[in-house]
Amino acid sequence: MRCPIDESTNIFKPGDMNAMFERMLEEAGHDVASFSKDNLPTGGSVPGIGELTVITSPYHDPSTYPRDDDEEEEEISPLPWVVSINGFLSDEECNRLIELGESKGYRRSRVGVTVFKEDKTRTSHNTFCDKVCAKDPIVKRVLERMANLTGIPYDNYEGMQLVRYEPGQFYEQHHDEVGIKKYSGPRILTIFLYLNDVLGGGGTEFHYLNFTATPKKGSALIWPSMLDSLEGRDEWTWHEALPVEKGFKYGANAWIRLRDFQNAKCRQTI
Ligand SMILES: O=C(O)CCC(=O)C(=O)O
Ligand SMILES: [Fe+2]
Repeated sequence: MRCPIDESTNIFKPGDMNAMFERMLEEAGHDVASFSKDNLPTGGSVPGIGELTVITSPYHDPSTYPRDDDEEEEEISPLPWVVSINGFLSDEECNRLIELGESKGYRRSRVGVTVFKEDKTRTSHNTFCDKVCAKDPIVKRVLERMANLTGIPYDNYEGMQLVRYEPGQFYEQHHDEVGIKKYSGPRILTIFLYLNDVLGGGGTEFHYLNFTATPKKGSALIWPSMLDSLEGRDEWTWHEALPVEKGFKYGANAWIRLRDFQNAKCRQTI
């Protein structure tokens, strides 16, 4: 089914991305008005959410981060907010998501925009947390916590993608916003959940941010896929899942769209 885009239902207007992260820092006890390049936001504990650590923010100096040589100075956007949250999930919640993934059955991941195919750039396995899975009482707690964290209701989330990597499996550098016009709009944010401790490898590397997240059971990483202006995707947040070296890695992708996804009767636009 094809439907017209209704931009009046956008969950974010320009500036709301930044405001959302600043609110998180406020909840961690910071005075956002005091942030500057000399007083960078660091993080802190938010009741009911976890222990926040700010990896990068618009207050950080982009000139010290790696980028491609051919970029003009004026094209450089501010650094994105990237925040890791320790203790975002309980062990019970992690275990339940893994169990639901196993019971649905992980299958070789596919890559694509409109047509999805197995691809040598992504060797992981995945399945999806569908509408039944999302009603599981333990999963509901996780979805509610993500909605509390972001202020964005579950309506705007794709069904969580549950992922599993065996030793040697990876997902090469990619961007989560694939850039075709869709009824639900672009992916504006990703929350990646780490569901187990990995015995070796399996970090999430952000090449341009000089940062690799180490998987830790119950932790989450949140990053934007779109600029605060919403005028384009955030080119800082290319990332890759490094190969797992030892043991399995379990995780979950929560991709958040600019407009309703869960109740959308159509995926394509006119
Ligand atoms: O497994 C990870 O660490 C990240 C996975 C990822 O980026 C994705 O599935 O889009
Ligand atoms: Fe990704």
